[in-house]
Amino acid sequence: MAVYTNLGTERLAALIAAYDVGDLVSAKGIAEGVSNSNWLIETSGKDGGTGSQGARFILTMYERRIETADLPFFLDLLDHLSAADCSVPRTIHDRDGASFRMVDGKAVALIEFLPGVSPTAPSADQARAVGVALARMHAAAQDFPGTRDNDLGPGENCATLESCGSDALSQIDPDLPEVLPRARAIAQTWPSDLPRSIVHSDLFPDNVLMLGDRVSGLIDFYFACADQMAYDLAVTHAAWCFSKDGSRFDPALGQALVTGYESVRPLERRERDALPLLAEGACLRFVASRAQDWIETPAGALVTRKDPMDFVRRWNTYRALGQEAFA
Ligand SMILES: Nc1ncnc2c1ncn2[C@@H]1O[C@H](COP(=O)(O)OP(=O)(O)OP(=O)(O)O)[C@@H](O)[C@H]1O
Ligand SMILES: N[C@@H](CCO)C(=O)O
Repeated sequence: MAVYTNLGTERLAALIAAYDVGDLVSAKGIAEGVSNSNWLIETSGKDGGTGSQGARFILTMYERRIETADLPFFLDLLDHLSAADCSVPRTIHDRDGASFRMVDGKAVALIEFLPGVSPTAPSADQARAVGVALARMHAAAQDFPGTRDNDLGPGENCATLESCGSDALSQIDPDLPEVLPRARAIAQTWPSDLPRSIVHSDLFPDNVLMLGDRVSGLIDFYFACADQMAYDLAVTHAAWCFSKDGSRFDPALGQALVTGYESVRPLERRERDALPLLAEGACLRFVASRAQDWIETPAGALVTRKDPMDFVRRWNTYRALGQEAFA
């Protein structure tokens, strides 16, 4: 499920006519994703200036979480990274040059379609390629003129868990409230002086398109913000190097990811030293948002709730292994 809004054929055709991409040929709702409505659009002709083959696009209607005021940052970032040869989709601008339009009070954007599929059981070669792509993205974003604060830092994540409250957390899982004191400790000891850039901050396998071992697209930049680059590597490590439920850590994937990253951008000693804490902070980030979503999403809703315990298990592993998780 990820088409929340029914846009009739005539309205879609009128919307597509605002872009220099030819006429609407087909529009199919995309099942993946939970935040926004997405359609795969085919048109009769032009590629919207992307230079890509064929005339396929992703149309996104922003439904929740995303502030319209942040859209120029996200969409300009895609254009900046794409121009710097990162595998990132470009934004198609309409005939007036605008990167997004409003339909019934909701923002919509037309995005370059990139080929590829998201791995469900990544290999070490794929993890290495993602490390390379992440480091290239960090390097390319250094001179991006836009900026956006991270509104999901450890302080905010800790406050989110506190506001859920012990009782509600324990109804999700009896072990969940145990993370509250850990969360406070992380927020208090969080570093702030590590090298920064614009970071993706949600680079899960489902946000990476791959053709075999090659990264063909990094997508879903809607949590991107200015933050410490090693934190982004830690998020990606937590997202890629465990079984889905977090019960099994695969050190070979972790090594491949970090090796790939360092082949482009070697980590400073202090970044390496901070990785275990940053990885715990990454777990806190996803435990907090998943717990909040769990409480706010009715059990019978069409959207599948993500289990916060998947990231409590990862968190336990990082606490147990410390620096060894990054050896
Ligand atoms: N530029 C693109 N090229 C090709 N496919 C894309 C592109 N952008 C998105 N997709 C497809 O659409 C699906 C949904 O996109 P996305 O993950 O951005 O959904 P979302 O609801 O916005 O995000 P999320 O569920 O992560 O909050 C992806 O899994 C992918 O299959
Ligand atoms: N990638 C996140 C969702 C976006 O915050 C998760 O798996 O919890």
